[in-house]
Amino acid sequence: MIRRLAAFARPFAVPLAASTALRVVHLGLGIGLLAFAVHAVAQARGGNAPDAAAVLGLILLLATAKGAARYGEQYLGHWVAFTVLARLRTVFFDAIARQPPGVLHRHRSGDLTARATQDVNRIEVFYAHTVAPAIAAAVVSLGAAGYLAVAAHPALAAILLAGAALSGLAVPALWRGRLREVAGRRQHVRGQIAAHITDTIGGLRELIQLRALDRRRRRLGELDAEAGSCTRTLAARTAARRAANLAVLALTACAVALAGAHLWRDRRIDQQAWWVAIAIAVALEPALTAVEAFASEFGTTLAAARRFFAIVDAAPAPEPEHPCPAAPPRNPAGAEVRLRGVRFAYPGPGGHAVPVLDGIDLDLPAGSTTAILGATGSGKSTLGYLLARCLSPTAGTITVDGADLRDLPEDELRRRVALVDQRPFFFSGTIAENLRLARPDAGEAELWHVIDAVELGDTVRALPDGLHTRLTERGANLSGGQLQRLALAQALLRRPALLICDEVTGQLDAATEARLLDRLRPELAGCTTVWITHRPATLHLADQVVVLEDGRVTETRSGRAGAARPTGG
Ligand SMILES: Nc1ncnc2c1ncn2[C@@H]1O[C@H](COP(=O)(O)OP(=O)(O)OP(=O)(O)O)[C@@H](O)[C@H]1O
Repeated sequence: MIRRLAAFARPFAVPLAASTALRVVHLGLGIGLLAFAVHAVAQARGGNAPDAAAVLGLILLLATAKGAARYGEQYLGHWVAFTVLARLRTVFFDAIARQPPGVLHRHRSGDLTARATQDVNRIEVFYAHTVAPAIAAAVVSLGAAGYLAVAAHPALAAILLAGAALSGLAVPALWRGRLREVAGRRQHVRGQIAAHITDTIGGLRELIQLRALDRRRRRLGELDAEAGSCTRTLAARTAARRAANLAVLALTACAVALAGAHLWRDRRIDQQAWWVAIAIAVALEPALTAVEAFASEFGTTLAAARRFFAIVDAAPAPEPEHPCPAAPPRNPAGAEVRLRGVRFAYPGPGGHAVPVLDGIDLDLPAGSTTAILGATGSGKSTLGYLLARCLSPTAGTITVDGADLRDLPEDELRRRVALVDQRPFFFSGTIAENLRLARPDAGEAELWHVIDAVELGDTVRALPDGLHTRLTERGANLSGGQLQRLALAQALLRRPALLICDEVTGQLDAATEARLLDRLRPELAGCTTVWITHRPATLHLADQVVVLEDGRVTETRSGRAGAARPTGG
């Protein structure tokens, strides 16, 4: 985990090294300042008072340099940390974008948001408060011990090093396991809290109807209590460790003072060296307490990193870079689509695959209209996802104009194939902004054209701001049927060669549906269309009707002529 986190900082090795060097300078100057002041006092006591102006001037200089080094260290460390965090969020975003539809449903959206925000923010500790303090503490401890060995006595250096090792290594290692487990649990519960609140806000209307708000509130209370209990345990253990660390540092200073006193009595060091040794032992504290501070946070940071990588690692590898050298030319009559032996299974619980489609053979001639029927759960929407390459078949092939669908470059694929989902999603923004997600350069006339084509013209014209009316979150200010038609308008704007409509007319009354299908006929010329439907009106529109049963095609018949011709299966 640490190696993986470190890999993200590799491009920033230079600023990170500079931040670490500045931290060493800052800590070294802190020790130097105290040692110098003590040395000056010791000299004065010995009747050899240094020039006060020179001492003050030097102290001022050292203190200014210390402040500047601190500023540089903090600036560079945080610059690296926040730049890497932005990169981590992009990696997370890309991983989510690669997930096939439905797979993300295993994670609640609130929990995913918590991973992309809270967890990623937590990882900041690793970049800004781990590497530089750890290296600086080691360098400064070694430097201080080296100075003591030369300027005072090697025995004092050995005591200082032993204290530093106990404080910087042994104490954090002793508590590590105990903190890590609780920190992991707390991050998990925090994710659940975020998911619980997101679900509650999303389903507020239903919860009020079901009179279930109290139960949700109670559950939130339970989760909060669990997170609070984790936090208390963490705080108690962290406090115990901090106390142990401070005790080690105080004992180290005492040990240096005692050993120094012996050495002075035996005239193996002079009094000034003894004082300076004590000052150095005391002044080392900030360097080592910083190690203790990041060690306290480290369990939470690793727990956050584990939750982050759980999503990143679950994403399928990016599409292989082997697109067709040149995508086949677009057929003006519409896409010619062929499915051969197509199978698909969803990943199920415990890693078991759940088979949904089983050996589908199907031809969709260019410009044809196919209606796909079947009982609920027979695999119709899944087939739609496969045709739009939102999912990839586990076996078999789908070709579009002779090219394997898997090999079409992403841009070309999205230009040619459009899917109107059963449950379309809209963003907060105006109707025009949502439509232009499909084609940013579309002019108002084109927007009105597709709005009229889906029989939404009267509705949108009646809105106070027409096309510029804001949709509230997820389009809650339009009806379900209006939203589905808006999604269809969005798809038409792309002028696809293959259009898959999943239950698009499901929420319309018969008259509106008939008008819509009539208006669509000329719009869909030059487009191969697949209607996933139960509605008889759509069947009249179809050139062929395909019936799915338990993931198999059990019947293919002509739509208009109604002539049944079994295909086997
Ligand atoms: N993300 C998923 N993970 C696991 N199983 C899934 C997932 N999505 C769908 N399924 C299962 O796959 C099967 C086919 O689902 P699909 O949505 O394709 O059916 P459908 O024919 O479109 O149903 P409906 O008419 O109700 O929309 C169902 O048993 C469903 O439970």
